[in-house]
Amino acid sequence: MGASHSHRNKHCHSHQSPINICTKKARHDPILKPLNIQYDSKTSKRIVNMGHCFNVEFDDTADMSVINDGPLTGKYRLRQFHFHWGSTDADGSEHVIDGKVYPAELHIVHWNSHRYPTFEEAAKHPDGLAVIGVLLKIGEKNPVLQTIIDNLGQVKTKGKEHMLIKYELSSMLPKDLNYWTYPGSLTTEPYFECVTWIVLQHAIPISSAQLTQFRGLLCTAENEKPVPILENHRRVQRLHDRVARSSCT
Ligand SMILES: CCOC(=O)CCc1ccc(S(N)(=O)=O)cc1
Ligand SMILES: [Zn+2]
Repeated sequence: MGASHSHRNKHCHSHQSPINICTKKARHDPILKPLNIQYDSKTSKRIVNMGHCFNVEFDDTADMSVINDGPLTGKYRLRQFHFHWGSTDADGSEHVIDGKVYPAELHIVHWNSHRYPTFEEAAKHPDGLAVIGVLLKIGEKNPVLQTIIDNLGQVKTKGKEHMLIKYELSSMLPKDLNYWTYPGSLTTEPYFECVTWIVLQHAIPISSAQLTQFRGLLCTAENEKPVPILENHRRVQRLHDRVARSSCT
């Protein structure tokens, strides 16, 4: 095979997400800084049924809600958060930790406003997005999550949206912000390899009854035969030449 063709043999989709994180192999990298999260509740705008999940969207027209430090260079602007879940509590997370699957996972999506003019442009570059992944475990009812769940009735069918005023996203996060980080991709279409993944090492609780309400959302539009979004998590992908690093020993 001539050199000109060899590049075609290289994987051009080898940095896909999610992955199984082997915590023993995820070495502590002392260059990694603590994650700095500055969310302004005034930037929360609305909740939208996307069909395969629901997004809580934020005003990202300025650097009002941002993250920086951690594994990142410069500021990344908060755009939206969403969840992935399974058809039962036995499955649902996208990232897997030492082979352990969690019942759901929160993704908080940010884009590199330090280097790119828009989210769409940032999504074309390996340092374009930063997504914080938070694993959910079955536990006591989560009051911060309940505020979101109380609004799901208003966005039952695909395309519906409802206002969400002054949502305190920071109160949903664990106190312990230690994380694993690795270079990866969007876990749904268009699967662009543009994400610096920051997976928190501490899971947050959700009750089984709360999680059941996620499955009540419909992927169909108002005038169609109702089909629930029973699950929306991608299977784990091969690590290839990547290394996951830990923010702590
Ligand atoms: C440029 C258009 O790109 C998009 O709309 C991507 C939206 C999108 C954002 C985040 C994710 S996730 N599950 O990897 O956090 C998947 C897809
Ligand atoms: Zn996601």
